[in-house]
Amino acid sequence: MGVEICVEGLTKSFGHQVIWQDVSLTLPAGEVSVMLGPSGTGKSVFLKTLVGLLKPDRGSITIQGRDITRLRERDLYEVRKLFGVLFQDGALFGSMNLYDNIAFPLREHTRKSESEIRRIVLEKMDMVGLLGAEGKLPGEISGGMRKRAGLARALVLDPEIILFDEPDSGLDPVRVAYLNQLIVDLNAQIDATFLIVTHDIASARQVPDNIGLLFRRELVMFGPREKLLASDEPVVRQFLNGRMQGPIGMAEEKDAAQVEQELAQIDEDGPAGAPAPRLLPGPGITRPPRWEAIARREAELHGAEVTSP
Ligand SMILES: Nc1ncnc2c1ncn2[C@@H]1O[C@H](COP(=O)(O)OP(=O)(O)OP(=O)(O)O)[C@@H](O)[C@H]1O
Repeated sequence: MGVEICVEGLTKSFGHQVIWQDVSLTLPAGEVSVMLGPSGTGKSVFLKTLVGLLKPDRGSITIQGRDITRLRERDLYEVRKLFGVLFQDGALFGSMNLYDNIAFPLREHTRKSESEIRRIVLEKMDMVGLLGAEGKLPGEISGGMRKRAGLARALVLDPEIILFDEPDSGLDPVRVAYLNQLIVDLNAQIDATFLIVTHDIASARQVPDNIGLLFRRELVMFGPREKLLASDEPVVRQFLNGRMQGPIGMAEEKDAAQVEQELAQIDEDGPAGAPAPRLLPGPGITRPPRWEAIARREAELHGAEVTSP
């Protein structure tokens, strides 16, 4: 069913450089959350801190009743088994074929037989649409296939939480659309808790239950997708509308007078329209109750028909 992650008062710095401070949020069990933010605001650092690869200066991360920031390395190793992580480039071993790459965590962390490993690897490869590519090397396949192979590898230990670090980076819009559908389908199938770091605003508008935004070393907002999409908060509006006008500049921070002028311009443009429709699990995917409820809400919001899976 996925597990909840409760983050409270989290602060991380490297030397004198504060990356973000006092971050508090709850990733609800089984839901999809997206973390947005301009480049360099520490989104990847946040993911690495959640999985225990980086230690925060202050604050707590509670998973299944335990604050993982205080665990010893041995106990942390156990907690890490709850996580599957999809790194930006898929992080595959270049010299291993896809089958061996995907089998790797099972061979490292379990005592399963090779026949059991085979069953699991082929099942996950099927889930991400890679059956038949077992013998390929990472260098022989496209970026989109490498992401899907990384995803299959993140799935083999049946994680309760999956962290995606910019799953869409380097992909063309069609592949991004396929990957988004895959993420939504997977969430309906395995019901794990998902956190996705992305720059892709279209994905952020369609895929998650919840959206968070990191900016100027703070978590500006975290909450339900619809709430963020309808927000008047200038940073949130600028980011979700992908505009140049607003507090976020090329060098991340702008002159206050310029911001005022640009915000007045945005207000003249009027409020944003109805939120983008939520991406639903594709045909053939059995929708658990959570997704049935989302489909009904979406149908009411957008006047669409509720189609049975
Ligand atoms: N191990 C480290 N030691 C020192 N500084 C680090 C370390 N890891 C990250 N940083 C710094 O932390 C800041 C945030 O980096 P991070 O990669 O998390 O940003 P990001 O929001 O994911 O950026 P992007 O969207 O461009 O990928 C950067 O200034 C980076 O240089």
